[in-house]
Amino acid sequence: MTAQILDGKAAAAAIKSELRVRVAALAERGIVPGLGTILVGDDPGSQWYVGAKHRDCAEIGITSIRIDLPATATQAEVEAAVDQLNADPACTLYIVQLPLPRGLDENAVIGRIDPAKDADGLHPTNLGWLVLGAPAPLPCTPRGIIELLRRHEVEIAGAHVVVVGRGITVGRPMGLMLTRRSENATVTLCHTGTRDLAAEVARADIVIAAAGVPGIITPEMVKPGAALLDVGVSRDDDNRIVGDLAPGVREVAGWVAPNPGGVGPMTRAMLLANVVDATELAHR
Ligand SMILES: Nc1nc(=O)c2c([nH]1)NC[C@@H]1CN(c3ccc(C(=O)N[C@@H](CCC(=O)O)C(=O)O)cc3)C=[N+]21
Repeated sequence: MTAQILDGKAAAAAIKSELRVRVAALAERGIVPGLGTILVGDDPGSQWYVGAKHRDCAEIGITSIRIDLPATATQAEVEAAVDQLNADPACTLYIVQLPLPRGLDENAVIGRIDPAKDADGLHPTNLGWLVLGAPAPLPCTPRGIIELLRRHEVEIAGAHVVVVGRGITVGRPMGLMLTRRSENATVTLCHTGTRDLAAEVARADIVIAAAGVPGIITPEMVKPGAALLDVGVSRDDDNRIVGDLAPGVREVAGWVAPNPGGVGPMTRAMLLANVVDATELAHR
């Protein structure tokens, strides 16, 4: 038996068609949502992601606004770009592509984003609303993972979910979201200080591998039938994506979200969903 695929490419395409309908309904009322991006530096991966986000916007009929700064940009220059999008009425929501080049204060930049324009749900106010259980834009990757599981009818309520990695974009908010009443999962959050990762993973019905360590989840660790989601985006010497799932896990797992083709496209779809949700909310 080999695992069924949690097909993020197909699910993202379906979500985009649903969003296109909502965007068309807004256009009837003369309202056009706009997504902004701020990219600092010339990392080829980041450039590809940002380019893809602008193509996604064009596909569903929303405006996009792009600010690219050189790797040498100062803190003041990055913050000026943030101020510019905060003030731009055509920009409904926006992201600052992470990570920022070394030497820039990432938290200061994130904290300067108008929380009402935070497409990533990573502003401290919005993370705070998440902890308090109030509606706010949600971090895109965790939202995409939940949506991907839902659309394949993988049971989340009551499941034991092991999240590997405590990064701010995935691991940390993932645990917060999965333990809400609406998800009702039991979550173990593992990290570099975890004493026995294999023993933790062995108990998991769902494993969210977001450590950024190639092949950290091996077939021996996995409970037969478990759902595995690969969020790792390391690169090999030929610049190809290497995920956190080791080869061979598909022979043990019940479900696998591959990488590429799994969580990545869902992240982009949820970014669009955040923009459309916020636009509808603002014009109720
Ligand atoms: N502020 C911020 N928000 C983010 O959401 C954010 C970020 N910074 N920094 C970097 C990570 C990474 N990320 C991905 C998005 C799409 C794919 C994606 O679409 N990947 C495709 C193709 C990948 C390829 O072939 O290169 C796939 O998985 O099929 C992957 C990774 C968003 N991130």
